[in-house]
Amino acid sequence: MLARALLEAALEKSDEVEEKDMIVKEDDQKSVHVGIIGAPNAGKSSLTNFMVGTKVAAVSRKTNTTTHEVLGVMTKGNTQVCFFDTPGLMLRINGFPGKTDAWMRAENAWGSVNLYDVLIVIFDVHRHLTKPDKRVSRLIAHLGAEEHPKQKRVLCMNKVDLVEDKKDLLKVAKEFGDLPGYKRYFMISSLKGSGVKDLSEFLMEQALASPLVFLVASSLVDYIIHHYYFTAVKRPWDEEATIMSEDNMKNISLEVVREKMLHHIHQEIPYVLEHRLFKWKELRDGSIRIEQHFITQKQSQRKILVGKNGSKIGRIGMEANEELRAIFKRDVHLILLVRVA
Ligand SMILES: Nc1nc2c(ncn2[C@@H]2O[C@H](COP(=O)(O)OP(=O)(O)OP(=O)(O)O)[C@@H](O)[C@H]2O)c(=O)[nH]1
Repeated sequence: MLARALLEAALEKSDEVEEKDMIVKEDDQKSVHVGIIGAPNAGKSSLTNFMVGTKVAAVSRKTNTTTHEVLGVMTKGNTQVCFFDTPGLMLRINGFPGKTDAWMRAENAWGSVNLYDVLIVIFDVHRHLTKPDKRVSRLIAHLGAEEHPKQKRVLCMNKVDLVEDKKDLLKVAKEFGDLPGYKRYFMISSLKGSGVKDLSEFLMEQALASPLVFLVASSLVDYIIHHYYFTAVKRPWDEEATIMSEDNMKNISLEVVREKMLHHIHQEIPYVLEHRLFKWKELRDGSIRIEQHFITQKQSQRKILVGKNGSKIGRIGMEANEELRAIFKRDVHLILLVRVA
């Protein structure tokens, strides 16, 4: 379902791809950098994927699937919106024992969180209504509820499609509605897409610098702050972000296969599996040959993953192949092998 929604979104955006390919002079280019932060499973990857219209991060029903920072780019006309995931940051907020790799990653991510022009704080509103989610208030407290001089913060209440009585949403809106640092609130469903258009329009507007800020600046300090903000948002496109590097493509290929695997294999197997890219080759006709290996601990796990006469792994491979072809816009020959360690 989700894969189809993503594909449809990708196809729907094919006109925008043409737009993206148009040459926009550097003077006319605008961009805005958006960080997305939230507890595991809040829907950060789904939201990024929905907006960008293609797969940038693995999405699954299991938590902590985002293991590294992923960048997605949405380009419309002369405006580019770059999305940054903030993996591991919640670890820092919740506290964790020892200075692990995860801790280091979280510290690095924390260092950059204030650099985004917009910070989206996202949470699962359905979960919050079922059982108040302390992680949300802890996250807000950690970020500081007061207004940030250079960053616009927005609160996204995600998964509204799961809330049966929409009146319940008002309760949550009331609970978080008075935070001075959050000028905008969005009720969204990253899965169904409701509310996402408004959010995406808001983000696009942030890239448009308004000369009015100079007129309303009432003091020198105010002027400097606004001027800083003005120049910060009026920056040309991030060229690197628009190029899909081979490393990016390799990551995407692993993530798409992993997502399909998680969709088809529901036991503990995904967690004891090793999954690697074994070979990557661009062929003369422009197509890509990708070989990935799954390494299981036991023969019995291998059997489940392969399925009767290879039916499971075959299905995973076919679905992933189709999606990768749509994302890379070229032929893909995906080979999946399952071995026992
Ligand atoms: N019903 C519903 N499900 C959603 C929505 N957004 C995300 N999900 C589901 O919630 C689960 C987690 O979504 P992700 O996008 O992977 O969440 P995440 O915040 O990136 O998770 P981590 O990578 O673990 O930090 C997936 O099964 C999604 O399909 C939504 O708006 N509605």
